[in-house]
Order: sequence, then structure tokens, then C-alpha cells
Amino acid sequence: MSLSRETVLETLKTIKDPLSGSDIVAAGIVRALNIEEGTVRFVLEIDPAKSDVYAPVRDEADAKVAALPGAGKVSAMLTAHSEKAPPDLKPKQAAQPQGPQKIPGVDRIIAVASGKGGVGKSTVSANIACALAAQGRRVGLLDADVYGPSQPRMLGVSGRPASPDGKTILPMRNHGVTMMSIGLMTNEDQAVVWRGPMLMGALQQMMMQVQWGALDVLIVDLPPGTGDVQMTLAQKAHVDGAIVVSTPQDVALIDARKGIDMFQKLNVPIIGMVENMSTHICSNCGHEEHVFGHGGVAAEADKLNVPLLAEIPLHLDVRVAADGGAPIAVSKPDSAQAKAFHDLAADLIAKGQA
Ligand SMILES: Nc1ncnc2c1ncn2[C@@H]1O[C@H](COP(=O)(O)OP(=O)(O)OP(=O)(O)O)[C@@H](O)[C@H]1O
Repeated sequence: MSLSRETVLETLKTIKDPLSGSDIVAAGIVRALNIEEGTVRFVLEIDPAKSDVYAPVRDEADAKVAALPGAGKVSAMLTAHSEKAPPDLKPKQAAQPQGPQKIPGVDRIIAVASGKGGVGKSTVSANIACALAAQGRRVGLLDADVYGPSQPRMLGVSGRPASPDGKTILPMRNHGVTMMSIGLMTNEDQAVVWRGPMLMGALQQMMMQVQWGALDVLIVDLPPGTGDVQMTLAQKAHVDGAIVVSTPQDVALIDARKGIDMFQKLNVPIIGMVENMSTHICSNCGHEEHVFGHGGVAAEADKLNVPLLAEIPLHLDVRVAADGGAPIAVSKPDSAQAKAFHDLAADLIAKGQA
């Protein structure tokens, strides 16, 4: 009768592992068991420092296997642990949440934020995106303003984005900008209350499941304030920098300061601040008036040691253009207002930030 593998293993199970107290098979130190025409070979894989302790174990194993009916020559050897531990397939703990990830194909992500609503963050995002595209950059614009998505209107895009395979979403495109908005995923005029997990899911879907294609930069238009969306974005995606938009008013500035503080805590570098509605230029006579004060953002940026990137005047044309679906940077590219955005875009490109 030929000696079976099971018989050998049963015999080895009667031998105690001196370190763990269990038998040597259960302890997992019996390796490379091979039986060929009665010749039995196996190794006991051990810590080399413990070879003295295991020498008698090897001898016992050798003798017991040799005594089995049908056993011929027995070769039992002690070997050192391999340097690399064998993969442990049993999960020791629940999967850890992943850290910030790159969006496939997207070189950089710039978040545009404001501490307060209505300061023109969406207007600034749309114009920066269009100005960058006009200067030859491959630009994406992700409207993550869950409370008031306005990019479809500002970029003149409507309709539902297609999803031919049911898994990925095809973004919209206008003025050279590839765009996706949470506003395109919901029905217009339908108030959506996004709760934490839903909101995180929607944001992640827009970042990771939208076919952005190859982009030099993705601009993310954030909701105002310092909430879940900002946190989720910084935790899920690798954000290269943030632009904080503020008006010169004190109250808006206090909120902007909070925004800057939040990004610093989230380890997102501040690219700089933009003063919007800096001065009012009358569309009739060209008279310049400082409606919200002037220079407040410059002073604040200086104090916080972050660059002041641009001062955008308050001008009717900016609003009309934004409401009409073609931001001023594309609809009146030669105007003074558009120039502020084009200069800002050129500056970002020159500094390798966009
Ligand atoms: N420089 C500007 N001159 C004239 N109008 C402007 C200017 N900037 C923004 N606006 C107008 O102000 C309104 C608010 O701007 P916008 O929607 O961009 O603000 P927001 O900060 O994104 O607001 P929210 O995040 O609360 O939706 C819009 O009607 C916009 O056209």
C-alpha cells in the first residue's frame, strides 16, 4: 500500500509546535510536503533563531513518518522564514476608506470657494473656465453647488447628460469647456435636499464616473460656506489648490477667512483670493463707484499672506452675460471686465496652476 499525503499529515498533526502550543500542521510550519514512491520530503519553516528548539521537533517528525507503513526515505528539513510573509487572505479589519485620489485623465483640480453666498463664485468659476479654454487649455467645470447649481444656465447648457452604458456619464460641452453639474442630474425647479451620504455619493459620482476625458484642469464650483461638500471633495479627490472669492465687504471677508482656514486644515493650498464686485462701473457713463468698499480683499490677502489674483468690477454686462449662457470672457472678450478674467487665466497658466 502506498503512503498517502493524508496519512503523513495525520501523523505530523500528533507533533506539538513548541512555540504556539498547537500541532505543527495547524501552526502552519509544515511546508512543501512531497511524497514520491515512498520517499517523503517536507520542510518545517521556522524562525532561524529558534532552530535549537525545533531540531528535536524535526527529529520526532522524521522518526514518526519513517515508522509509517510504506514509508521509505524521509527528508525533513528546517528552513528559515522567507523574508516576505505569505499574503494573508483573511481580512484583519474592515477596509479603510481611501485617501484623496486623482481623477483619471485630470491633471489638476482647482476648487473655487466662497465663505458667503451670492458673492459671484459661480460667475468667477465660469469665466475662469472659459478664459482658460480660450487660451488653449483643456478645461472641465464641475458644478458642485448642490444648493444652487447655476453652471448650466451660465454656460448655456441644458438637457440630461447621456449615459450610454449605464455606468459612466457623458459630460456636456460649451464654449470649449467640458461641464457637469449636479443641476443636470435633477429636475429643474425641484428643490433637492441633499443629505450627507447622498451628497457624498452624488459628488463622487460626478468626479469619478463622468467621462471627463484628458483635462489640464478641472475647476470645481463649490457651494458657499464650509460644509460637507468641501470636506468630501478634499477627502475624495486630490485638490491642487483653492481660489477664494469674496466681495470687499467686511461680512463677506470674515466668511472668506473661515474658508481659507478650512482649506488650510484640509491641506489644500490656497492659490489666492479674487475680489469680485470690486468697484461698480456704470454701464451708461462709465463712472466708477465703490459699492462694497474697495481694497478690502487686497488688505485681507496681504494679512493672510495669500496672493490677490484679480479684482473684478461690478458691471451689468457681467450679469447679463452670465444669465445669457455665455460668460463675459467669451461673449465680450475684449471688454475690461473680460480682461480681468483673461489676465487671471494667463497668470494661472504661467504659474503652472492651470
Ligand atoms: N462682477 C459682477 N458684476 C455684475 N454682476 C455680477 C458679478 N458677479 C456676479 N454677478 C451676479 O451676481 C449674482 C450672483 O452671482 P453668482 O451666482 O455667481 O454668485 P455665487 O457666489 O455663486 O452664489 P451662490 O453660490 O450663492 O449661488 C448673479 O446674478 C451674477 O450674474
